[in-house]
Amino acid sequence: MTDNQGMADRGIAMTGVELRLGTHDFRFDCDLPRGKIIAITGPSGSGKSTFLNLLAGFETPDHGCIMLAGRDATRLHPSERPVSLVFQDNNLFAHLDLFTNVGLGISPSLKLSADDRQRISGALARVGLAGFDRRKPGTLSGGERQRAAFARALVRDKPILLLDEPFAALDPGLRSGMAELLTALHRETGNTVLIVSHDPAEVRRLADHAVFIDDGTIRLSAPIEHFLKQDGIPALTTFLQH
Ligand SMILES: Nc1ncnc2c1ncn2[C@@H]1O[C@H](COP(=O)(O)OP(=O)(O)OP(=O)(O)O)[C@@H](O)[C@H]1O
Repeated sequence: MTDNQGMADRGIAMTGVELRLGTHDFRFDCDLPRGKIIAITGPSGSGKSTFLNLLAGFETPDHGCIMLAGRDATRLHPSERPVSLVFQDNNLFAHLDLFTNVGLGISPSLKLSADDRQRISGALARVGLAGFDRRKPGTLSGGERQRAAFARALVRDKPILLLDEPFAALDPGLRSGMAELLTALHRETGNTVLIVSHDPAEVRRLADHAVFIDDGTIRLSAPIEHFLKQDGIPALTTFLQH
């Protein structure tokens, strides 16, 4: 196999990626497996959101290269990247109903074909929100809003799903329900899922592979069995114990 074929096969790779934000320096190198659920962990302020922002294109590296689904994405605009996003505050537009909010995942100008409209209704049904098409986000519970954000990510149908603490604002019962929904959707789509999580139990339950970021760089990236057993990184041991 040539190097190029190797790269094409990979989910996400960063090579010599460097970024300075204010007085903070970040340096990332990684090669993450395709089609897996990958947990991004690390202390507060270590660089987890920055790592996701680089993948999403909200930050551009000063140096280095980012490959996404076999394609050089280093300088691509966020809208051109093969990713969909679910963030903690779920970013729904309060004045638009759910059907329209989800439709924005397909087309920012809302030029929707009959097939698109079916996909939107299908995605709402898939996350348990059938019949919610005309509801505004303000009339929904936190869990329902987060499911609507999932539906919007689903209709985008991209090979990489980025989630930045998507369940942080939910109570424990809802959190585990959403984690089950995420694994069910992952099984159906086979996409690569990156999820930032502060919760070791969630990491154990969900992840196939895990990354530990500390002080702006990746200290460990390993399959979950190996990740959970390591004992050479005190900050990771502390994280896994709480
Ligand atoms: N635009 C910016 N300008 C200056 N500093 C920044 C900027 N963005 C992030 N930082 C700093 O970089 C560090 C890493 O931030 P980041 O949000 O990536 O951490 P995190 O691991 O996601 O933290 P948390 O778990 O608390 O959400 C923080 O100290 C943050 O204040």
